[in-house]
Amino acid sequence: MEDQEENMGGFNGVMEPNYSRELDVAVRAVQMACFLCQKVQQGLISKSNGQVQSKEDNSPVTVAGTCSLSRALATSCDLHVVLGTLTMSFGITYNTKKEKLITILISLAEITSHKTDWSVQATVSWLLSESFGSKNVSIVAEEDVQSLSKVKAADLLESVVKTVNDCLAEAPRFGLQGPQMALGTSEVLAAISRCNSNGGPTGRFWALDPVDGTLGFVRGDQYAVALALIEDGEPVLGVLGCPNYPMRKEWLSYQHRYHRIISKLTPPTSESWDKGCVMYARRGSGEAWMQPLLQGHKKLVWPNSARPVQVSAIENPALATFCEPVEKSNSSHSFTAGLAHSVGLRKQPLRVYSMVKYAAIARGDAEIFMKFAKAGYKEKIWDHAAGVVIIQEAGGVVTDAGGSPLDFSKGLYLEGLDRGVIACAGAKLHEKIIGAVDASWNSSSL
Ligand SMILES: Nc1ncnc2c1ncn2[C@@H]1O[C@H](COP(=O)(O)OS(=O)(=O)O)[C@@H](OP(=O)(O)O)[C@H]1O
Ligand SMILES: [Mg+2]
Ligand SMILES: [Mg+2]
Ligand SMILES: [Mg+2]
Repeated sequence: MEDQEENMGGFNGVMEPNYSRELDVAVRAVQMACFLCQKVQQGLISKSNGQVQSKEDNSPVTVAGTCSLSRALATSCDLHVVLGTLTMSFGITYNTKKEKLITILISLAEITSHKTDWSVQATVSWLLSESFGSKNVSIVAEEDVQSLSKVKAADLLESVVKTVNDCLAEAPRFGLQGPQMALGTSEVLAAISRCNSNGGPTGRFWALDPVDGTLGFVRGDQYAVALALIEDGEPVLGVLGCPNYPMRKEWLSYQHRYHRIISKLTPPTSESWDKGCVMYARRGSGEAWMQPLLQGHKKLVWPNSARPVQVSAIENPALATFCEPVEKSNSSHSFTAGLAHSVGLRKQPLRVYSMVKYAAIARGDAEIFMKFAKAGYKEKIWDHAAGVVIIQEAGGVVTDAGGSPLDFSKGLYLEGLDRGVIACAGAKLHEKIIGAVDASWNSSSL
């Protein structure tokens, strides 16, 4: 962040007074959420094998086991390495059926990501309620509280309460007030259950994706914390925390080999690897901003500095980079490959987990983002709201494949979305992609 301006980007009267307090609190809350996620993620990939975090009972799914497993997942796609880790950590033998191993893998990843999801939801919900009063805060968020409240989830709940309190204890470093006493289980559950709004066309609500890009998070790769304020069906504020966003854009494309490669390319200390940012924008301001992430290991300072971000000026498809989901089950890679060919895109697609794709467009690190989910899949508002505001204010265009704006007024889903989501740095590229979708849609299998 060498070229960073020493200003508050949108605060201190630079921006219209509208929503300035909401934006200020939202940015700090997302910074804290990123801090929380980083602590969990560091545990996942730490060399200490996370022994200190072991659960007290002897159930096979210990946090320590999850740590070593996730480390294996983060650093290797080789099934034998993952199997080896399972053997050591859980006493599972090589004879265990592949299907069973896969079930175990999925459930371990789910435990870790759910713990983080709930912890972030509780933390953000608590911070918003403290700042604006719980009666005034309505939140739509990805995770519900039911499964965490079950008797069987007592250990998980205990771990969530600890994670939330550890994070809230750091609130003063982010210029916010934490609780006077550590929150109890019921307060944490109450904070999570306040995230029970269903959205809709009128009034004000927040849309929160506590961890977007779940697989990226578990693998130590890209993920995002996304918070948007939606007023009368329109997103008015967008805040996107990207804890692993690399300052060298080439590193975005390394995907799950990320850690291995980063460790070869950079000096070994994490301080010297300048990564992570929080981007934010207010609708209609014509400005989008980026703050560096306040790293937990450094002496934190607030107010934090910010610099404006802008979309790329590239209009020539041959020079443009397009990004898309990593998982082909989330978006058709073959359809976008056809589109890329027909509009003359020459570079390899940049496959990145999570709303970091929106951040990459807003920062000018890529020019096009496309997502075409399978027929029948309904896109959720929290997967897009924050990113849309930020790209638009950074100078870009986001619509569905019919050229209409995404509609955030219909509840939890982007109802009526025409085929897919297309975000571009500029109108010319956008028109070309829309035209190419129309030309090839009928012959596609989507
Ligand atoms: N089947 C299917 N089709 C389309 N989209 C789906 C599907 N399943 C999930 N999701 C949603 O996609 C969110 C992650 O999207 P990404 O663009 O980051 O995809 S990827 O992880 O890079 O593959 C992901 O968000 P998180 O759950 O927050 O990770 C989901 O909301
Ligand atoms: Mg998501
Ligand atoms: Mg999520
Ligand atoms: Mg999810």
